[in-house]
Amino acid sequence: MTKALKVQPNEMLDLFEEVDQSIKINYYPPCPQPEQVIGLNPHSDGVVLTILLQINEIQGLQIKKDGMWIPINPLTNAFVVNIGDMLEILTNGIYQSIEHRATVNSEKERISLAAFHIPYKCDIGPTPSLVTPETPALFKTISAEDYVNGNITSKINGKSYLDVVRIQSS
Ligand SMILES: O=C(O)CCC(=O)C(=O)O
Ligand SMILES: [Fe+2]
Repeated sequence: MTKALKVQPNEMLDLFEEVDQSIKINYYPPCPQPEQVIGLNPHSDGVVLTILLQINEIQGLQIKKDGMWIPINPLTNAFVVNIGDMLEILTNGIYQSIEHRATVNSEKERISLAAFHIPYKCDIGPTPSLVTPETPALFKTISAEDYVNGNITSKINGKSYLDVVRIQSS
């Protein structure tokens, strides 16, 4: 990633010296009227990267692309890797976090396992070499802890939590 972005490797790698991995297991029971409910509301993950396993290979994960919800069909023995908000901030908007949601199934339960990767004891802001006069900082710098805590306690609403650190263009 640092090669692709042409940034000094240490600029970003130093952040990942101490990374917390937290695991969440999602259980979605079957619902006789799946179109009336949502398993998990649209959101982006407030982390750097999420590695997700659709454990029992029941379809439910959807990503938002060009304003449309696209199903992500489970592949045997494959992980889904989601870009989170912190990577969008670090890359000054070049890599964008993915908005996603989970639907439920009328007959089958669904189980997924998400491993969230969050650097801690550090600040998260656009990496210095990606901020130039042509590409000014799109986001403020915030401590990783404040971003995570604020995100966890805010209402789940698409990618709206990123607005907390977004620098409004005048
Ligand atoms: O169940 C899924 O496939 C998605 C889970 C998810 O997005 C999350 O836990 O943040
Ligand atoms: Fe998620």
